[in-house]
Amino acid sequence: MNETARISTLKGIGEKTEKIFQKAGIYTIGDLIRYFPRGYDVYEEPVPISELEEGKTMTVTGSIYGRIQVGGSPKMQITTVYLKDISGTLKVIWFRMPFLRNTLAKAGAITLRGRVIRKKEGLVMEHPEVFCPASKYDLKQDTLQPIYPLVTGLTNHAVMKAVRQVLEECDVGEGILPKDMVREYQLSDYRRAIYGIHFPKDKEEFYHARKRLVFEEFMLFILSLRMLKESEERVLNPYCFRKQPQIEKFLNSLPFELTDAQKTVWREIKNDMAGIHVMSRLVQGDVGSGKTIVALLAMMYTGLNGYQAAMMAPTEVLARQHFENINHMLQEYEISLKVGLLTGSMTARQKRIVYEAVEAGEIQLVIGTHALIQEKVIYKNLALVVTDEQHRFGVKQRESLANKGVSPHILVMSATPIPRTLAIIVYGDLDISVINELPKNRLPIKNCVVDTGYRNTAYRFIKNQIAQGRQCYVICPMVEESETLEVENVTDYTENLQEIMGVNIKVQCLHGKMKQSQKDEIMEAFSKNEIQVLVSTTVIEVGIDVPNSTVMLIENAERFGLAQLHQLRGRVGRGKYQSYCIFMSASKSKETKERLDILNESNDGFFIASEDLRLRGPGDLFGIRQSGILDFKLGDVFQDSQVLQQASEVANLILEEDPQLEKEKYESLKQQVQKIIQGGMLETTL
Ligand SMILES: Nc1ncnc2c1ncn2[C@@H]1O[C@H](COP(=O)(O)OP(=O)(O)OP(=O)(O)O)[C@@H](O)[C@H]1O
Repeated sequence: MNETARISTLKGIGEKTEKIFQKAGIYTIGDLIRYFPRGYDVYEEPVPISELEEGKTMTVTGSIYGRIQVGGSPKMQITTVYLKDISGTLKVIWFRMPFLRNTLAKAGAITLRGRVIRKKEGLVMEHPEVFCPASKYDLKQDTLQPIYPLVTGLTNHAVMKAVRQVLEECDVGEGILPKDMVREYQLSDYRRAIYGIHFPKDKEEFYHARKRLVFEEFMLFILSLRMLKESEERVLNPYCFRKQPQIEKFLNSLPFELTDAQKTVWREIKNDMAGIHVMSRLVQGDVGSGKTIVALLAMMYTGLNGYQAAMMAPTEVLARQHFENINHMLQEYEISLKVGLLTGSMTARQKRIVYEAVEAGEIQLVIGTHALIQEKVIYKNLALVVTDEQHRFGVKQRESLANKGVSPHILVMSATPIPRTLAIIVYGDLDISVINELPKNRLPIKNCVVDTGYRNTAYRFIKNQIAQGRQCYVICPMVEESETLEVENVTDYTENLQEIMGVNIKVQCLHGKMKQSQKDEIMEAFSKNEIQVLVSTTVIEVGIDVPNSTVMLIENAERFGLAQLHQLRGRVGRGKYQSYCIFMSASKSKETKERLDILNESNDGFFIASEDLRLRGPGDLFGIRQSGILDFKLGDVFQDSQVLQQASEVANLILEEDPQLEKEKYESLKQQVQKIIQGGMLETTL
C-alpha cells in the first residue's frame, strides 16, 4: 500500500464510506496520513463518583448496582444503569445500545468515561465509553486521543481506525527533509512525527512531532516562494540613474543627520534604482522612525535624474501634508523640481491642469491618493511609485501601469511591526529594508494610564504645555456604531473643552464627515500652530506629522486595539520636545488595565505587537490573518515564530548550496516544491 493508493484499499472502507471521507478531502492514503487532528482528548485518571463535576468529560470506576433497564421507544432505546463506588452512586444512560445489557450483566468492575450532565434527579453520565473489565482503561490512561475535524457522516472513530490501520500497514516514507538537516535541527524522525501527531503517547511526543511537521510545512512554503520569485522574470531596469550632487548637498544641509538605519536603507534604494532590475522594495519601520524622508529622497533622486515620481498616500490629509512638506523642502534647499497634488476631491478643472502638466513633464513629483493610478493620468516618464502597505501596490496596479507602457520602481512603506521572517512571507514579492532605530534627538514618550477622574488634571497639564508653546491632540470618546453620534460627540466635546481652555487657546475638532477642503484648512492651521488643541476621531491615525505636538490624550482608550493606540501615540514624540501620552480609560476591568499597561511600559512597536499576540492569542494581529495568506495546515506563524525563523534559515542555506535542488538528497523536496508552484498555491501571496 503506498501513499497514492485510494483509501478504499483499506479494510472496512467501502464505496459509501469512501465518499464520506472524500467530503473531508481524503482521497488517498497520503491524504489520510496528513489529515491531522485538530485537538486531543486526555484520558485522565478515574475519580470517585462524589467528585464528578457537571459539564465535564470524566472517568469513574465502579460496579453495576441494581437492575439494567432498557426502555424508550423502539427507535431510541435507552439503557439505564446505576454505577456504585465507595463514594456514591451515579445514573448512567446510553442511547441505541441495547446490546450493552449482556456485557454489563456479566461485568465485575467497569470503567466509564463520558460527559456529566445535570438532570432533575442529579448528576447523570450520558453515553459513556465502556471499559470492561476496568483494567482495559489502564492502556488508555494518560494518553492523548486525537480529535479530528469531521464532516457529516464521518465519525472520529472511523478516522482513528483508518489512520491506525495505515500506520500499522503502510510505510509512510522518510519525509522531505534530508537526514543531515533533521539531525542538525534535532527534529523528530518523520515516521515518529506522523505517528506522534496522530497518537502521541504524551505531550512531549506530540510537541516533537508537531515541531517536525511545522518545520517541514514552513520550509516547503518558503522554499517554493523563493524559487518562484527567482524563476519569475524580473523586469529589466530601463532607467538610467546617475549620482546627483544636489542630493548630497540637501542631506548635508538638513537640520538633522540621517540615522544609520536610514542611511543603509537609502543606500539600498539607490543601488536598486541603478541596478539591473526594476526595484520592488518594502521599507519597514516603527512609527516616527523617519520613513517619509527616505521616500522623499527617492523621489527627488528620480526627479533630478529627469524622470517622474508619484507618491500614493492613504488619505487626502496625508497627501496634502506630504505635498506641503516636499514643496517646502525643495524651495528651502533650492532644488528646481515641480510638485503636483492630485486627490479625489479636487475639481475637474484643477485636476485637468495637473494632468496636463504631468503629461507634458512639467511636474516631476506627483503626490496624491489613489486617484493617481485609478484615473487616466498619463505620465511622461514615470520611473518611481511610492505607496503604503494599505494600498499594496499589487499585481493589478502594476499590470495597469505596464499596459500604459511603464514599469516603474516600486517602494512600499510600512509601519506594521511584524518580524522580518514573517514580512518575507507576507510581502513575498518585495525586497525588505528595515529602519530599526529612531532619530537620536528623540526623548522617549512618557506615558500614563489613568481613569476619568484624572480628566481635569490632564486638561491643566495640556494648558501648561500650550503655555510653553506646544500643541495637543485629544482623541475623542468613541461612540459605537454611529457616525452621526460620533460627530455630535466630537463637536460637543470640543465646545466643552474650548470653554475650559479659555479664549487664548484655540480648540478645533476634526472628523471624517467633514469636507476635504475643511479638513485641509484645519490641518494646515494646526501645523502652523494657529490651532493649539485638535480634538479628533481616529482620522488622524495615519502619518500626520506635526513635531510641535507633545501631548496625546486618548479618551476611552479601552476601546482601541493595542496596535491602533500605538499608531495614535506615534503622532507625538516626533520632534525634540519631551512628549506625553495619556491613556484615559473608563473601564475597571483587569484585562483592560493589563493591556494598557503594556503601552505604558514600552514605546516599541515590535514589543507591543508580541504582547498583543500573547494576550489575545494568535487571533488577527494587525489584520494579517484575515488576508488568508498565512493559513497553514499545522503551523502558526505567530506562535511558531521560532520554527519559522529556523525554517527560513534552512531554506536559505539549501538554496545557496543548490539553487535548483538538483542533488539527490533534495529529490523529494523538489517534487513537493514543484507541486506547490504548479498547483498555484502561492498565488494569494504573489
Ligand atoms: N534622522 C532624523 N533625525 C531627526 N529627525 C528626523 C530624522 N528623520 C526624520 N526626522 C523627523 O522625524 C519626524 C518623523 O519622521 P517621518 O514622518 O519620516 O516618520 P515616519 O516613519 O514616516 O512615521 P509614521 O510611520 O508615523 O508616518 C519628521 O518630523 C521628520 O522630519
